[in-house]
Amino acid sequence: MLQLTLVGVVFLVFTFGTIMIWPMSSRSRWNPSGRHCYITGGSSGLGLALAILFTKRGADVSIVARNKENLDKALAQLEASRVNPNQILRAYSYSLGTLGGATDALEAACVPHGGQTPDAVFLCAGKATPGFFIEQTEESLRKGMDDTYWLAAQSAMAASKRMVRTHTEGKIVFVSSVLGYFGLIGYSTYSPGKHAIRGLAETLRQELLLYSIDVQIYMPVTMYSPGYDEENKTKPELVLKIEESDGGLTPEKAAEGLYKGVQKGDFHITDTFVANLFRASTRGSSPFGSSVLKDVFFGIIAMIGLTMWRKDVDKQVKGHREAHAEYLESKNTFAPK
Ligand SMILES: NC(=O)C1=CN([C@@H]2O[C@H](COP(=O)(O)OP(=O)(O)OC[C@H]3O[C@@H](n4cnc5c(N)ncnc54)[C@H](OP(=O)(O)O)[C@@H]3O)[C@@H](O)[C@H]2O)C=CC1
Ligand SMILES: CCCCCCCCCCCCCCCC(=O)[C@@H](N)CO
Repeated sequence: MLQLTLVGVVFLVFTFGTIMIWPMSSRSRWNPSGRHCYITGGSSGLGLALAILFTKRGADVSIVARNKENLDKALAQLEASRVNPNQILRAYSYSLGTLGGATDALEAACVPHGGQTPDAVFLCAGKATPGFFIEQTEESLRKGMDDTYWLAAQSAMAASKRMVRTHTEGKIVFVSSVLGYFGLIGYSTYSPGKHAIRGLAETLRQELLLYSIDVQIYMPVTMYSPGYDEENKTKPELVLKIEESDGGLTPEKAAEGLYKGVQKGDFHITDTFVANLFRASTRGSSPFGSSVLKDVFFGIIAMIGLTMWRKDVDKQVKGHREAHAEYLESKNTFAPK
């Protein structure tokens, strides 16, 4: 009886696996050549690496960020990477945290394209400011959402409205983090916003089917970017030590992983073993990755591996109680300010 059930389960897994892999292999791959790619956060780290990658593949590229000097430097790098004289490469300085800012930036980027809406929008802008929860303020907690969710959501809304209005069957790619799948000590101002980005992407993946707009979301591990150096300035040592086990990526490697996932049409784009484990084990009703069998495998490894890892992290945190108490004491945390 048991053997029969096992044979049945294996048969089902293989049949479903084959059915679900079949259409993916024949799907045509997305090609940036000749398309207009709009990249928020395109002056640094992942966004810049992605902008260079698309430029090298013949795309028109618009990058948006606030700091003009960094934008100029980034644009010079794009110019140096152009592969034909007709490519339109531009940089725009806007603050993207409001719908007004996001809309103005997008409108400006459409001008050199005769008012046409970008074919693809990559929402890379974002920032982490790690620290202990009890050291946060009302403002810093709100800023955490500004620097993650609101940055992504306002540009997503501006882009969705414009794509629908202009009948553009475009693509919107969100950038969350593996911390959009789980929480880690020190990330109370960041992880919630990255989860929220996932929530928005899950909703829009379905809703924007109404307009044939593709929605995808990238879930990277650590990336050794300027943003990473910046966040390490406030990151508690213990957090740095714990997260070192994720084996980080250069922004260039991450941009390649994102690009491959976009080409394959994955909804959740994960390009590392660790991210695959979290994706497969927190999938819910999200579409499977390119292979159902692989996801079942990752799910099983995750059940065991991530449980062991989490227990070890909990232990490290508890082991830090005394040192942490001394730290709070030394900072006079609860003294009236
Ligand atoms: N680095 C990491 O370890 C990881 C990062 N991520 C996420 O990946 C994305 C890229 O990260 P990373 O490459 O490290 O980022 P960087 O900090 O290197 O670059 C961030 C970019 O976003 C822009 N930006 C930030 N705030 C705003 C704003 N309010 N309006 C307009 N532009 C803004 C910055 O320019 P300017 O400041 O001039 O506006 C810059 O171009 C982020 O969303 C980040 O949260 C996810 C996982 C790991
Ligand atoms: C067999 C099982 C092994 C499991 C190992 C799991 C290791 C996970 C480490 C946590 C990584 C946190 C990355 C944060 C990225 C990020 O978003 C910030 N840098 C903000 O920018």
